[in-house]
Amino acid sequence: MVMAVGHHRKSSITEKLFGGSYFGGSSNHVVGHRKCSVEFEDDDFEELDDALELTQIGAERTKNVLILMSDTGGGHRASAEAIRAAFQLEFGDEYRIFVKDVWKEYTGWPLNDMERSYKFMVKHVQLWKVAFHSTSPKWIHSLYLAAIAAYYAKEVEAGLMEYKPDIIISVHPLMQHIPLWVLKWQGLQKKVIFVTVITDLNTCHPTWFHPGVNRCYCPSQEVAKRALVDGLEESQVRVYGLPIRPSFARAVLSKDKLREELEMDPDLPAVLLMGGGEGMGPVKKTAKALGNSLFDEAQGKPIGQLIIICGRNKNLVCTLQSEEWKIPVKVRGFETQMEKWMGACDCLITKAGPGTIAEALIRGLPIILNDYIPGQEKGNVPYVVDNGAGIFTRSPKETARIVAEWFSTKTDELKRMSENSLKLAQPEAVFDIVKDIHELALQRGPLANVPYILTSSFTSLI
Ligand SMILES: CCCCCCCC/C=C\CCCCCCCC(=O)OC[C@H](CO)OC(=O)CCCCCCCCCCCCCCC
Ligand SMILES: O=c1ccn([C@@H]2O[C@H](COP(=O)(O)OP(=O)(O)O[C@H]3O[C@H](CO)[C@H](O)[C@H](O)[C@H]3O)[C@@H](O)[C@H]2O)c(=O)[nH]1
Repeated sequence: MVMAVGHHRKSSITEKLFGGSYFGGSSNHVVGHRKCSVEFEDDDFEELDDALELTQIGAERTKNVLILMSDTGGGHRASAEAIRAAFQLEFGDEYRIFVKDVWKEYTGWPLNDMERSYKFMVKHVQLWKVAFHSTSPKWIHSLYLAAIAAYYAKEVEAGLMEYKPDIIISVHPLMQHIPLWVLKWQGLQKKVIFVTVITDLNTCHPTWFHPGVNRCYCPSQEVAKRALVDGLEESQVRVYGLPIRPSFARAVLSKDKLREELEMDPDLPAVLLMGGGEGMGPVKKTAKALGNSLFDEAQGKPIGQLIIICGRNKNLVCTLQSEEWKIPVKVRGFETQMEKWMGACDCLITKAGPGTIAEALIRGLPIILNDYIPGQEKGNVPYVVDNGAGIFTRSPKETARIVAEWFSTKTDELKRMSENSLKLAQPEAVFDIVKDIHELALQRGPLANVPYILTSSFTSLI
């Protein structure tokens, strides 16, 4: 029988939600000295126990999935949202999905400020290069992360456990170590499924690879090889591709209809110019060069149109909107329906962001890579170029010349590259990933329910 455990003192949020016994008997299993500040009265706790008891009576409980991400760029959120959407499409109400930046919501500096730190560091690209490579050795990043874990243990624990996760999915390189330590300290490592979904295509940071995970989903064979070298077992590694929003894979889109909907020119070939979620890279210079190269001076008319998506870079939107253009140009901020813009265009110019690349491949767009962030994006360049899906050049003039040729004298090259893009595309990756996670959850079977029964009835089971 499930019994509520009585309490005669105020409890921390995690004790309230899960009970001290469940978390290993007492808080001395938690490394760290900071106390969670949220407190409840004992009556609240007993009500929660009753609710948990009722939830557990039915054999099939909706399982909670917590996806850990951070808005360092747009790629991690895009993958998290893709996984959420695929779970909903495949399994409906069987899973309740939470996409959270637990660091931001529950901890303090530096974890709660990663977006700003990342933006600053990638702007000062040498700084990022040093930070990326100097933290690559295992002993260095483990030391940093252990120190942070010790300091913020209680807060991270509260953040994770508020969602009562049966499954935790990390889509961020800095979200393996600390959550796994917290689960270990709480004796939950065998009860909560923990998987990593890597969102970098090639030269990813070693913090992605943690041997304590149930699965490590690698987007490419190159990343899988790195995972094995860094100590993961073959049984932990799966290679399905990078998770992309199901709207890219599932929707059947006609280019003509999309152009009408997006108020684009129906006939002129179109180039899409962007720079990740933050609108990074040489977007402004490239736009200006395209404004010239896509205008045929001899005939006095444009040979192409330009779509510029600036993401969250508001300054870039303002600057480009105030320009005078000789060709049809649309300047947009952060767009939520990227599949439509990509579906309406004929080629893409971007920095080497993995999400943008994988999306463009699904749409069969040839890609001109005009920049990359040192470290995690370096390997994306050969991934595209060596597979014949695009070209790398940092020069805006060269970029503009290539696009003008693709739209006039070299249409066959554009077509060939488009076919190569489609060959590399992995639109089913996100579905394969959620199905595999579902299999893992089925293998756990009733075990998945144990934590929450134990929560309120630990004493009755021993
Ligand atoms: C790896 C251990 C990280 C622990 C950081 C604690 C140190 C605190 C100091 C600085 C502020 C924190 C800056 C956080 C940046 C967020 C990075 C991120 O999320 O990127 C996402 C990106 C991708 O979107 O992450 C990666 O691809 C790999 C993450 C690499 C981690 C780099 C860590 C930088 C901090 C190092 C500072 C020390 C420099 C030593 C120089 C000798
Ligand atoms: O207006 C916009 C602009 C971009 N996006 C989306 O934002 C994502 C951008 O992701 P990228 O991976 O291309 O690049 P980011 O720089 O934004 O992403 C960050 O996360 C990545 C991993 O997921 C890489 O590590 C990368 O280096 C890092 O900067 C794509 O899905 C793209 O479609 C939008 O939805 N709307």
